[in-house]
Amino acid sequence: MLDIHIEKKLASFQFSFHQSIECQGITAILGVSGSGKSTLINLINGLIKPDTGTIKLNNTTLVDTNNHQFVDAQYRGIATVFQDPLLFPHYKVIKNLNYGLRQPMAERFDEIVNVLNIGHLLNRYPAMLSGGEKQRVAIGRALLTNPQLLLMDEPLSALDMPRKKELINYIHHLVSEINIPIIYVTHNINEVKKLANRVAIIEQGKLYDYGDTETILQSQYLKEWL
Ligand SMILES: Nc1ncnc2c1ncn2[C@@H]1O[C@H](COP(=O)(O)OP(=O)(O)OP(=O)(O)O)[C@@H](O)[C@H]1O
Repeated sequence: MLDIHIEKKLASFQFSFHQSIECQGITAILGVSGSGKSTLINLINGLIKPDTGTIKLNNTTLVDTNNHQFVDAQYRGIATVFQDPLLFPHYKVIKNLNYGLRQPMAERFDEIVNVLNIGHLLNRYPAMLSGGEKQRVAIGRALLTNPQLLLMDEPLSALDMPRKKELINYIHHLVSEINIPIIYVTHNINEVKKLANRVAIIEQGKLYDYGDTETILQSQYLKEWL
């Protein structure tokens, strides 16, 4: 379970999120541009600090402002994949995958490389990869840190339609074969329909609704989007 109870003053509104999210399958964070989706992701992964509140992952406290507790991003057991795959251009894929790993993950390496189908790319430089391939390498690198939770912040935005479809299939494989819980930020209802088990809707920095995908898709709020 990821238990989030946080408040943070942003430029245009108070960000306020109070919800326990199941760490299983894919949870979509859905909202219009500027609603606070990336803020939530960056509060969870430790890139930004809340003004007040607590965040607990599987009963481990990551943030507790009352007790001045703040676990740094690299110690949270949480990996993030961003919209633009951040790869080192001067390193081959294999070095990008292994960069900064505290211990070699030989047995998981093969599994992750196979699920993402990036074995044939290991000796290429990022400039020799398509956008979808780069994003698969970025996901591989995130998984090789052996996270308890994977955050994806609009990972398909920079891809064309065929590549989006392809990557959606790979994300499905991750959940079924690697069994990693994913929190997936998007403003695209089709991605929610195809991927998510449950959905949190954010509006103006507040949790508007949370529930299983089928129920949320029937809500009046989303009917007005369609
Ligand atoms: N560190 C910060 N301090 C103050 N305000 C911020 C900070 N980060 C973001 N904001 C503001 O908070 C609001 C929410 O931004 P955020 O990036 O979380 O939205 P978003 O839903 O991810 O948007 P998009 O879909 O366009 O990426 C925006 O108005 C933004 O300008």
